Amino acid sequence: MLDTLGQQMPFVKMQGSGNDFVVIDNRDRRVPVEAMADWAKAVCRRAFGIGADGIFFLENPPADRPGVDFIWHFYNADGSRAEMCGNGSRCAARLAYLLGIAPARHVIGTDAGPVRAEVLDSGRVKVQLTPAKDARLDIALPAADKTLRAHFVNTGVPHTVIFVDDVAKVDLPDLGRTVRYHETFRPKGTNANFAQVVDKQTMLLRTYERGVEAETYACGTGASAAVYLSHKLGLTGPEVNVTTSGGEQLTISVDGDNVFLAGAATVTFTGDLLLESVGLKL
Ligand SMILES: N[C@@H](CCC[C@H](N)C(=O)O)C(=O)O
Repeated sequence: MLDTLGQQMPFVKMQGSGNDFVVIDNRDRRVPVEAMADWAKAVCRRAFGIGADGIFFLENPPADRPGVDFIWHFYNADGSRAEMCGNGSRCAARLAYLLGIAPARHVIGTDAGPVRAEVLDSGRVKVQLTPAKDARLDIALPAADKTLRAHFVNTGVPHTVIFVDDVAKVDLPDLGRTVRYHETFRPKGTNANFAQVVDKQTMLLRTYERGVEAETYACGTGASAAVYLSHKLGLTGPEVNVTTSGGEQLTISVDGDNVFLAGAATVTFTGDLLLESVGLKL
């Protein structure tokens, strides 16, 4: 019956700690790179498309990118391309393993650089992010009626972290947006993270994500940035369990500028996208 509904594209829906993604196996290059931003906007739009925080396309590595098992093209829900996504990379690793594209230990080619992944028996996936860079501590951020004490690091994508006494009390739509668009971080902008250190091994985190333009249930590179910076500030030890706003747990460990992120990566459903229904065609 659905054959009458025109062109279709198989997809996989996944989530890593509640950060949700549509995955397209694009090894046949059916979707050209130039069309991917439009695909992201149409497919990720909740209620009208499949709905997701982001979409990524898995492809075989080109000859000029040796040493990686596959590459991806990652896009946020608003159609912006992102250099990296921690939870997305864990989902990509799990799916690549399930599809036989890569062995349990492999390397993903991201725009930020190669990311090492290990798919664990439990269905959890551990990734080593690209080395933390551009760290800046104690940035004074003038906001409406106060000055925020912020810290910054790039863990594949840019992250600002503000430590607070109670994350539940943060007005994230307002404060997250203020930080995300603060002139200090122009032109690329930043993701905005609010972290509550519970003890040396435990943290609560909420993230306002660039490209989703809202709070997401989790952000892997954000959790990694928060732990990297809290460790640098002496607030936590080198390994921390981070509870994200969706209630899931990510485990982050830091060794110098090397940051490791581990957590569950789950296939939630598979399906066929009816391209015409979301305004797309091949
Ligand atoms: N949710 C991701 C980060 C995705 C990219 C980010 N929105 C950006 O554009 O910087 C993660 O888990 O790291």
